[in-house]
Amino acid sequence: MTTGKSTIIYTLTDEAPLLATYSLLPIIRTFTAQAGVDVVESDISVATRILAEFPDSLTDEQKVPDNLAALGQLTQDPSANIIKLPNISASVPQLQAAIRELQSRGYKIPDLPEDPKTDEEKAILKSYSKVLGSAVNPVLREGNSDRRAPASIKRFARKHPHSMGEWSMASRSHVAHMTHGDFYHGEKSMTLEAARDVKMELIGKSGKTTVLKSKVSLKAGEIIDSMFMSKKALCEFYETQFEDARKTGVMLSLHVKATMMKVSHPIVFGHAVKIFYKEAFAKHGALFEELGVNVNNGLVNLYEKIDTLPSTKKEEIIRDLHACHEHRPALAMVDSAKGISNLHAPNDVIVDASMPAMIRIGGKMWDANGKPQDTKAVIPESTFARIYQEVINFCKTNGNFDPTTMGTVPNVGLMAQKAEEYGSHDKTFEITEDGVANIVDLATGEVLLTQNVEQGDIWRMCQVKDAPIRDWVKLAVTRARNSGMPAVFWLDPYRPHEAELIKKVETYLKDHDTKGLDIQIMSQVRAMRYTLERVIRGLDTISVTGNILRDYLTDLFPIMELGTSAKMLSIVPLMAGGGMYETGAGGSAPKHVKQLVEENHLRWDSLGEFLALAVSLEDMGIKTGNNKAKVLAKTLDDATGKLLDNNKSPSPKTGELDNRGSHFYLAMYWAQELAAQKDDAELAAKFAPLAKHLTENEQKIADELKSVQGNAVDIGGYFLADPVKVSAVMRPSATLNKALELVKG
Ligand SMILES: NC(=O)C1=CN([C@@H]2O[C@H](COP(=O)(O)OP(=O)(O)OC[C@H]3O[C@@H](n4cnc5c(N)ncnc54)[C@H](OP(=O)(O)O)[C@@H]3O)[C@@H](O)[C@H]2O)C=CC1
Ligand SMILES: O=C(O)CCC(=O)C(=O)O
Ligand SMILES: [Mg+2]
Repeated sequence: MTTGKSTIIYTLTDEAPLLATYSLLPIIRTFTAQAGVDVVESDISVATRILAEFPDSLTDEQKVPDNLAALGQLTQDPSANIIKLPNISASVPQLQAAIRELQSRGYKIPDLPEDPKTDEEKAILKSYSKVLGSAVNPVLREGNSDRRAPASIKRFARKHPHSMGEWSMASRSHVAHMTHGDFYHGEKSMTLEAARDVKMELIGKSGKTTVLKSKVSLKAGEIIDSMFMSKKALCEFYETQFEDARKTGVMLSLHVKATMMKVSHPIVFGHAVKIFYKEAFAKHGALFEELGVNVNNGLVNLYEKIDTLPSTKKEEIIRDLHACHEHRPALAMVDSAKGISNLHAPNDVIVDASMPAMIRIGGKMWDANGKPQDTKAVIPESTFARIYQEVINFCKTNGNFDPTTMGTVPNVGLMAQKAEEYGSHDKTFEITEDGVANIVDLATGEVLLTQNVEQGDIWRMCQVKDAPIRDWVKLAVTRARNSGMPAVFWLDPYRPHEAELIKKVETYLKDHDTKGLDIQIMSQVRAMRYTLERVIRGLDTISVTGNILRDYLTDLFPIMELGTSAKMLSIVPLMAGGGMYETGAGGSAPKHVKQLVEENHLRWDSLGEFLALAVSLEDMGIKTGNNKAKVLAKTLDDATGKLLDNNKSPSPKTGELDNRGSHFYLAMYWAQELAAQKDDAELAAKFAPLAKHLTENEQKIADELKSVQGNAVDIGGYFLADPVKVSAVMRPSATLNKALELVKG
């Protein structure tokens, strides 16, 4: 993909952010066009990514380009300027639903093969696996992560705090994680002195050698890890924890990241379902096997599969499933009204969002009666689960966080080039036979890292390259210098991978002027405690972390500090020189689509988009000498401030100002700021009529936007909504639409 110097790529994604884009993008373009900046769409929705995999199944009109691959290439271009909105990282049930929707709309794409046998089926599955789980972000994140709450947003949150639940000393909520046999336990790690090609192989007890990955090319200076999760230890852990919850009468919840960890965590999730419903699986296991039940995709898969059975058999199985509940603890619910529990689908319990939501409301989740209850939060992998227990301990002792006084915790995250666990899917395997799992040098046959594994264990290799580590250290020093905040590297010397990282961090810190800076290295739990002690004293601390903690902490702290991770500035300075601006630190908020379709109210907050656009324009202004772009950036920031001060953010309640209304106010304030500024007379003259018109018609437009709310709307699809229908729904104010035309020409 080649783009002009004055081009911003704006991604079209899924769910709430995509709906919001239909309203916001026409406004953005009205403004940027006057600075000669083109805002070009790139559709990377899950539906489009599916279609791009199967050109041969489509008619010429239906064919779509592989936009994600093109964007991936663009990240290597120093002039890249990409605004990336959150997208669905599809679980298997979501992928199946998207495929069904596309097929029903006349796209002759193949079904998702569940148990591929022929070469053709295997090839189809390979294509679909490119769309499965977190398939977008790892391709685009060719830089490390800089996520923070801008000072103006933090000030606003202090002045207008969101609600927080009460924490009690008597809370029974806690985190349960494994204490042996998990990835943390037996990890091995090394730094490569020279480049090598390696393979991953399993030497079975029977003597048979299976090559699981024939070649991974490693660069000099790269850190590699070999780690596994024991199936036996995991299942024992579940048994113990489920029984403990039952005996002590506390509710049970499960938290995984099956989207990012798309190979390992569905397996981890599936074992929980099988252990929870152990007796039903013991009785009907053979039939489930025959039916191809795969509870790695949640209980929903089992219900779907037994639907094909005669009703008496189906009812017997449902009775047996229900009977299991009698000697199991109560389960946390995702939707108690519909009876959807935590074990229903792995994409409903995504740990980075679900744990902070629980902590924010005082350590509670919802039970089957829709009542908040204390919970045993099961997060099997101990490596990072421990940070949540530390937060819980802290809240139990100190009470809930106070958004009016708490300090801020920005993050500098090691993320580039598929760093660490989040880049390990293609090197993760479920072991088929007891034996030895080796990473072997292809040229010399030398075994670099070895593990004794058993059938059912999950074995993986992680990588992190040297250049991203250097860049990460540099970014941390820069952020510490620019912000004046202390920076803490959350690194655990007892974990082999992090011990290797610490050596590099200590070396690369010497490349920088760190005089006067407070930079420390602490293990996760200590770092959390240290940071929280500062947080409650109103002090700010940069967390400098690896990829998983980047993900966890950039939901956790914003949700405590700002009420949502949507209000984060999320910059990815691309290592090749360009910039990617993610909008917020959260996801695509599926609940919001439901509300729009049922009640024509979109509560999605586009603040993340406003913040990202301002930094994207500013960067373009600086890099290309486009002064008008700089003026647009400055006035957009001021307009955003005004929008917050005047409380024009979307309300969650139908009938009140929503996403569309807040876009209107942004347009009005932005036009007013442009009309009033003195740096560019041409822009002032161009936007004065719009400012006047919108100001005069404020009430009329607000009324037009509000009057449509309350009734169900048709957007013509979920994964592939009809652009004409969505546009009509998202742009219901004729007065606003006409006003935007005033600036054209
Ligand atoms: N960068 C990316 O591309 C990311 C993608 N994802 C993907 O997003 C999907 C949903 O993930 P999930 O774990 O549910 O997390 P989300 O962050 O999407 O949603 C959790 C809750 O956060 C609140 N929220 C998030 N963003 C906004 C916003 N802009 N405005 C208002 N509220 C917001 C909403 O709360 P309320 O309903 O109370 O208003 C929402 O229900 C998944 O497919 C996941 O894989 C997840 C994270 C990042
Ligand atoms: O890509 C994904 O699936 C999620 C990304 C995410 O949660 C994050 O980066 O904060
Ligand atoms: Mg996240």
